[in-house]
Amino acid sequence: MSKQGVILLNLGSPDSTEVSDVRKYLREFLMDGRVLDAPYPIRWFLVNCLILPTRPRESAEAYSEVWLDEGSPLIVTSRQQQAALAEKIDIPVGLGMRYGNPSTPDALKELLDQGVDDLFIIPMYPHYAMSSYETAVVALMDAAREMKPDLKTTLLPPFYQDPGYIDAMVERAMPSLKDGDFDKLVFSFHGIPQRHLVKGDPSHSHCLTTHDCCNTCHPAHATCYRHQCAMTVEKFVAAAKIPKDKYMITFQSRLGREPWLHPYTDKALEQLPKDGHKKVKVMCPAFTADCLETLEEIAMRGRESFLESGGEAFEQIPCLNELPAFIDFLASKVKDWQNGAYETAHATPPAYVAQK
Ligand SMILES: C=CC1=C(C)c2cc3[nH]c(cc4nc(cc5[nH]c(cc1n2)c(C)c5CCC(=O)O)C(CCC(=O)O)=C4C)c(C)c3C=C
Ligand SMILES: [Fe+2]
Ligand SMILES: [Fe+2]
Repeated sequence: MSKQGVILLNLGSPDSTEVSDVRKYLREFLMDGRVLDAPYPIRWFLVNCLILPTRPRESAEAYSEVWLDEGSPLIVTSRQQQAALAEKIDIPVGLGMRYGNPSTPDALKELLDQGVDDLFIIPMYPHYAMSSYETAVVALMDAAREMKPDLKTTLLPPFYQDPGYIDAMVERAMPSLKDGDFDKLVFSFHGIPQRHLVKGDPSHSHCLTTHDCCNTCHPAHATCYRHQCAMTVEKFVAAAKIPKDKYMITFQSRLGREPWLHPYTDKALEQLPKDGHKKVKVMCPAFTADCLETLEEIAMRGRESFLESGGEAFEQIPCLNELPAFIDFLASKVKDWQNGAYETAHATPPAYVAQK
């Protein structure tokens, strides 16, 4: 008789706002070849000689702005999501972070110690990116291979257009949107370098080869972050009945000099008031839990620059966090798995983006 378990995967935070802890976290994060994908010696130089001398101090200050008594918002909320899901299902639920703690190997070990030998993996990312979903899954699989090579694993595919996820987002946003008192609803997604889209295209012939590639049906969309973000928005605005002229998609949090997906959120928030859009609401659908990037970058710095540029009203809509509709959605995915919906088709991430 096999014993089932679930693991939630997310990105992770530093252990504290001490510069030394932030440096340790950023080193682990940025030395990940799926995040900074330059060859190892170049990555080592970039991280150790250009980024780590200054960024940890700046990031530590940013973390201090949002840190809670219980710790990082991302970790605190992830723990709440874990507990809420565990209440809904009668099997163990673990929580593993790709960087920092609780680490993915530690979370897996805890589940294995409870006798789990059949694991459902839920990356808490609605969209596929090499630097988020894929690296989280690879870290889990690597740990599983070390600790229990015969572990049965099933992977939840990216849920960017799943009606349960879209409905939960609509429920989350409706109290803020229903009076229609806004000029623009900005969907701000975490950005990635444009190059990552091209690299993640298994056909090597679709992503970014035409200006509207993401609207042209293609198998590459199974791993196309930009397409998946656009689909989330398409489904959301249809469900929430938001007219075409009242929303836009932007990409935030870029790092470095190469081009990332655009339009860029920071530039858009400066430009919108100048174009007469004085009242905005902002949603961040790539994040299932509020974190540094939503609470500090958007709700604090984004708000400030929008208002300084002539904006009059700025409202940030919270992430799904522990919204019951979202937890119910996760529980329904667990049920689907238990009913055999996922087979083994998604048990391993695509090998073509394997990165050392
Ligand atoms: C939602 C999915 C995410 C993708 C895709 C992603 C790509 C990506 N991120 C960086 C660099 C940084 N991101 C940082 C924070 C951060 N990123 C995500 C999610 C995605 N990142 C989250 C949830 C968080 C918040 C973590 C928290 O503790 O709250 C940071 C650290 C903070 C900082 O110094 O700004 C960096 C650095 C790159 C380079 C990248 C794609 C290549
Ligand atoms: Fe990030
Ligand atoms: Fe695309």
